[in-house]
Amino acid sequence: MAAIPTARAQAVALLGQVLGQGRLLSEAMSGPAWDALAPADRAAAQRMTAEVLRNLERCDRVLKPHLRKGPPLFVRNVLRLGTWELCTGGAAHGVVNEAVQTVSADRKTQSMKGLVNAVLRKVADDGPAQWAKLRVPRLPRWLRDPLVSAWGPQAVSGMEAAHLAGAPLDLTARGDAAGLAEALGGEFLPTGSVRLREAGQVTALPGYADGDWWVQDAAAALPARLLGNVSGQRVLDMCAAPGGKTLQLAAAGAQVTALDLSEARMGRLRDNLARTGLAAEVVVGDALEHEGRYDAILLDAPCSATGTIRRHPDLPHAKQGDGISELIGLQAAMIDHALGLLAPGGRLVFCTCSLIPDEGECQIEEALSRHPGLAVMRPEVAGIEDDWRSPEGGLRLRPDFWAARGGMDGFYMAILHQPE
Ligand SMILES: C[S@@+](CC[C@H](N)C(=O)[O-])C[C@H]1O[C@@H](n2cnc3c(N)ncnc32)[C@H](O)[C@@H]1O
Repeated sequence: MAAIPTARAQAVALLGQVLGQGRLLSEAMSGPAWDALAPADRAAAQRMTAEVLRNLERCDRVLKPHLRKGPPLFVRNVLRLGTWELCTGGAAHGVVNEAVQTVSADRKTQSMKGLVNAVLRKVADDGPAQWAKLRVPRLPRWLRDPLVSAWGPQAVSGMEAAHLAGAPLDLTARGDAAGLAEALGGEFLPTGSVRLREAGQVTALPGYADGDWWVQDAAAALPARLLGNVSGQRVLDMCAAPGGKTLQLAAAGAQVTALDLSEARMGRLRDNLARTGLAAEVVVGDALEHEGRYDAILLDAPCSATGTIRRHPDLPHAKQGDGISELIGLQAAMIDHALGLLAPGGRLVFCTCSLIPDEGECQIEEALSRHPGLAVMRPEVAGIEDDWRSPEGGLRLRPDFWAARGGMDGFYMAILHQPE
């Protein structure tokens, strides 16, 4: 029988999949070795992998003087994990021993156990003091360069600081948000979300089982609010899964049709509806082929997801910007199709969790030039700050905003109004 992997060994395997095979962490956390781990070990492996990726540049800087030539990726990842642990308070004896055991377990890397032992002992001596002085890790060039062009170097440094800090847990209340904030000891944010700094296990929080709230970043909670009063209206949530925005619309009294291409992700949407006791018509299908007439449409289009790096530090390392131009074409086609499904006078909120203007501001500018008469409505909901407003009339949210409060996801959103 194959040995059950430890959390550390599994973290090294996950790093290999993200950095070697370009897989997202969410995709890599599957398969027999993953399933064999106890839940606490899975949580530990996920946390270790995410923290190494968040601090990849720092790990490599600490390791560099101790490596004359680059070892194979597997060994390099063992060293990176060991370095992160040693530099953030891990006990040298346990960390070094387990790293040595991990390389010894594989015939191809057995011969490198001496190197791993020697390097990590040096890191244990001088790494922690260096670590504290290292700069905030930078985004990889494929993403940093376009973001610097769009937002300037200072803003991008602020985003990188936010990525390093990670994200608090934000909740959307099914009912009274201020009351929920008080009950959970959280902060009631100006835009209506509830923020918890030290949340622990989400499913153990009061009100989870009763569906009193759902997890949703404060920025992600804004697009549904931009649709205004939807009570009694026919609303299409065009790319709906796993359903955070569907729940908001249903809780606000809309007759929601939740549409998404992914059967698997729609399973999560159905679970979310069942947990919260909210109702929506659930349709699995292609948004570009969907037909109907709606008073309002929410189009949370598939995108690069570069606004979510605080919570997904694997993303800039797994992807190299591949596929973004196809996504930009799909977003434009979805806007055009959605406009054709709107009843006269209807409104469409377009949004993406992207930091790249081509997936945000530019989509709106181009939609306006393709559709004469189409207008952008000024978003007027609680908590919006003036510097979130962008010239074409949308809202640009960035991870470096609300820095003292704990940041927010990067998002773009705009309300398009179809003339009568
Ligand atoms: C940003 S996510 C949506 C998140 C969701 N609105 C929420 O708040 O939970 C984008 C979604 O678009 C879906 N999608 C991608 N291509 C699609 C298509 N052609 N038609 C419908 N849905 C599509 C993906 O399956 C994914 O669930």
